[in-house]
Amino acid sequence: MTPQPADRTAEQPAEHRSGFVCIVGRPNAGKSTLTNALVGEKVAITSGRPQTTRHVIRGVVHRPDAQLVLVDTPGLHRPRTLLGERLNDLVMATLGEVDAVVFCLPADQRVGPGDRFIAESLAQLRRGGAGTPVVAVATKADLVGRERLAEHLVAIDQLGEWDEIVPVSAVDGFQVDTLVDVLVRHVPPGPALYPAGELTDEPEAVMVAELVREAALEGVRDELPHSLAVVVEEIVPREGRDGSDGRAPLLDVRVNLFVERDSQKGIVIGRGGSRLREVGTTARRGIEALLGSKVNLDLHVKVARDWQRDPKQLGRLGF
Ligand SMILES: Nc1nc2c(ncn2[C@@H]2O[C@H](COP(=O)(O)OP(=O)(O)OP(=O)(O)O)[C@@H](O)[C@H]2O)c(=O)[nH]1
Repeated sequence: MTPQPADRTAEQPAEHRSGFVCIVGRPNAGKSTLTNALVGEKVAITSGRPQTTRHVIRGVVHRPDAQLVLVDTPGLHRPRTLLGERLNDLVMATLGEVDAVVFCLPADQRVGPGDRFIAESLAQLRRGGAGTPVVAVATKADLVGRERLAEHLVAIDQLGEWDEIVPVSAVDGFQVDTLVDVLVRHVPPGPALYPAGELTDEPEAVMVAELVREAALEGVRDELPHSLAVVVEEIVPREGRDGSDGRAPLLDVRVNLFVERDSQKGIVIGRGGSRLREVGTTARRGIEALLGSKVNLDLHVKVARDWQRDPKQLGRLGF
């Protein structure tokens, strides 16, 4: 008797789906934390303060039946400075290219002008005929009671046209899988876009810059609200220290920190350079872990006056 192939229809996933998903929301809405919860591993550097995620960061959700490539945007906010306008251009450009949008609205805060601004941008996108599905997510659901959550969901419903509304907590995992299911339904059929195991395609330099920025802002965020830009000049192997002689390989990492005023330069550097040394030590540990190599970290603090308002400076700083 010829052996029959096993009937595998029951375990065969339905049509494979894949797509890019952009996560938007006002500063502090929980976008990075949600990205991490969806991906299941830490990919973006979160922070308790608004406007720290300046770069588009991707994580990949792998499932047997689907793959979602997450794009974590800079905080979409009402333009106050030229930097704000640039960021919003970037966000709008990103929105036009993705298969689905997740709009985060934190449950512990009422719907406000910032949310309305984003809702209006999404409505514009819809009117522009992009037809991109938008899933509104009530984030931080663990922070509020049922009644407040219900009230929040009603407010979200009244804010615009959403394909679905899902309450989620990235901290205790509530409905994170449900959100993945919903998103998978909204991306088109298609093959996996990234090989499994690849969690982020974030260029190393951007991660290095974020580590330095985080360390440099530690404890002085109030004095340096949005006035610190970090640019990685180079990451190069030290000559003669490539590991071939048995000694640990060494990388020279040169980083510039730009502030707007001399007084801010003083804050970053500290008395006799003490603070900058601490920043260097903290950041170096993170960078060594990230790059898997010993690192010589060279930090330079420079003043770029009013860089947030100057297009040329912005260009130089990579925005
Ligand atoms: N309790 C609770 N806290 C959360 C949750 N998600 C995020 N947070 C907290 O909210 C703060 C902001 O979260 P982020 O993920 O950094 O927010 P973001 O939208 O990426 O912020 P920006 O980078 O400023 O745009 C952090 O202190 C998080 O720990 C959640 O589901 N529950």
